[in-house]
Amino acid sequence: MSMTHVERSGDLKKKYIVGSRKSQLAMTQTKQTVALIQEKFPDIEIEIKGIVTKGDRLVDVHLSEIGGKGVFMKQIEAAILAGEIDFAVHSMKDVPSYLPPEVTLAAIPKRNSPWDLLISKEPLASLDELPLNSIIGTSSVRRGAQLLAWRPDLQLKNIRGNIDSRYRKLHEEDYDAIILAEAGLNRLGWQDKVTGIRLTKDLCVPAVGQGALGIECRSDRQDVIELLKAIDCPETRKCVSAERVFLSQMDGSCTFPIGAYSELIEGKLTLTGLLSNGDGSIILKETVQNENPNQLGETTAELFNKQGAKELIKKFREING
Ligand SMILES: NCc1[nH]cc(CCC(=O)O)c1CC(=O)O
Repeated sequence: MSMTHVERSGDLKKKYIVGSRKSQLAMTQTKQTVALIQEKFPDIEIEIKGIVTKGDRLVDVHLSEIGGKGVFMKQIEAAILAGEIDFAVHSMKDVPSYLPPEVTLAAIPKRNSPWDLLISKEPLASLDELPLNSIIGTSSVRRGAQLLAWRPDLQLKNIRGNIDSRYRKLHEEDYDAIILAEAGLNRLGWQDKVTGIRLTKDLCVPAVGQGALGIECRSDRQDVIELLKAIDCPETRKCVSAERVFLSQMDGSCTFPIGAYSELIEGKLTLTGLLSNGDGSIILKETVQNENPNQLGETTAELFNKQGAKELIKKFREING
């Protein structure tokens, strides 16, 4: 007897509950993930349960004041651990580099675009046309530092809220351009509604995990792990693992300007890491190859440490609190 997914699903339960934040992006990517699973397991029912997190309720408070980026995940993780939900879909870039052993990322599906887009109020044919002293909406120190390294004249202005409200603020408030992740726009199906100029890794190294999703479940739930394995993309997992090892070796958080992007170049696992200070006047950027994701992340981190990465991070924290 052949071991197909359909036959193995005999061991699986009939119904699973996936938890999701209620934002449009979270719901959309959860639904898209459910559809992927159901392509493989048509007989299983998956119910989506909405969860309101602290980070969603306090939209106008800076994230650092309510516990950093992890706030979106903690409550969802608690629901997984309590058995209230069976699994949850996260944007990998919002997943901390350390996860407790009680949970696991059972699937990392094929990555969407890893790049950031510069979306300007007035259409631009190229980045060079961005007027002098333009006001750029971004709360990301990673995006801000790399933009300033390229164009020190640009004025950075904080912007928060979901993709929808940030796009609205571009037109209603005093911004010349904003930066958004292309993956989020793609997932919402806004490719045609919102056009921007793609910032590739020469200009703006993306956040660790950007464009990838991670599906989290309890480490002791073999049935859920089995289900999710069907939508895992081993290549994306390798690349994202290398990026996350690099991040964890640097410090493990992303409260300073850090980016990493890993891809296969002519079959070779390659990682570009980036570290900067707040105004982009210091940029450490290295590209390393190694077939082992852990070693790749570690050797890249060692290279950065030899160049004073730890001191750079420490200094950034002193200045930025
Ligand atoms: N920081 C919020 C966030 N988390 C995930 C995405 C979408 C992109 C992705 O999944 O990597 C976004 C929006 C953005 O950065 O513009």
